[in-house]
Amino acid sequence: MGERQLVVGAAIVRGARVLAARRTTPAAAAGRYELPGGKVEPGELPSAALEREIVEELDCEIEVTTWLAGTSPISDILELRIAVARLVAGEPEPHEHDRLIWVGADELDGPDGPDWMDADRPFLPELAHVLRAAATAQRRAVLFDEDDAAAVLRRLRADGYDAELERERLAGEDDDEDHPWAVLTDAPGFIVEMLVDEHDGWLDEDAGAPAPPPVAPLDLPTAPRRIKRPGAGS
Ligand SMILES: Nc1nc2c([nH]c(=O)n2[C@H]2C[C@H](O)[C@@H](COP(=O)(O)OP(=O)(O)OP(=O)(O)O)O2)c(=O)[nH]1
Repeated sequence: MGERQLVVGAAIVRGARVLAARRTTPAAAAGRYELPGGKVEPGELPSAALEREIVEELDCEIEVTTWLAGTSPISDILELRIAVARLVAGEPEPHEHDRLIWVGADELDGPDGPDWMDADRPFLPELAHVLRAAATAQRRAVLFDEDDAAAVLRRLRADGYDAELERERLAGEDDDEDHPWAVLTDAPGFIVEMLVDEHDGWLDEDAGAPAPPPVAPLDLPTAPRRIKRPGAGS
């Protein structure tokens, strides 16, 4: 049997979420989610094929960051590789899919998660890892005013950073008016600080703090330790 033709899919990561796209064809795949992309044409580089497919399917531009490990068989004649990518221009709009959703690490592979195409499933553990790493690298700018939040969001995106808006509940506050807005971003701290100064907000220093490293198993003695006391008999 000859080599399988390569299909490439893009794990487009923004904030700490990945874009999943719902297929409409063929009938057997309709309603199932994939990472948007398509077949690599003869003589084409996989990353160039992926960037081309994303313009065709989602009308936006991406840049490949890295490739996930391995390939996954789709059929006797097709195999799948997945690249992690970031948006560099435009907002994804579905032209061939009927639904786009942004999925976080915790929903990626759960019972409530997307009904992925079979060939995509082997990539999910590594993808969840990528999303968790993205979450810890994020900073949170907190703003009281929606317009300020929108302005910060626009500035960060215009400067090429990932930025996502979320509504933040202040601990201990119940009044809806007091719920500030948060912008999650991968921009460096000094940029975020400059923007929150300009827009009357603050940088949430605790956000994105890396999880503590796993505690190494203690080397516990398996038998009671004999304590040597001076003068105790030998
Ligand atoms: N793009 C993409 N295709 C996938 C994924 N998982 C998966 O099984 N497939 C399958 C579905 C299709 O059988 C095949 C890709 O076909 P396609 O129809 O998306 O590719 P294409 O746009 O280049 O197709 P064509 O109509 O031009 O031939 O790979 C995935 O995550 N992304």
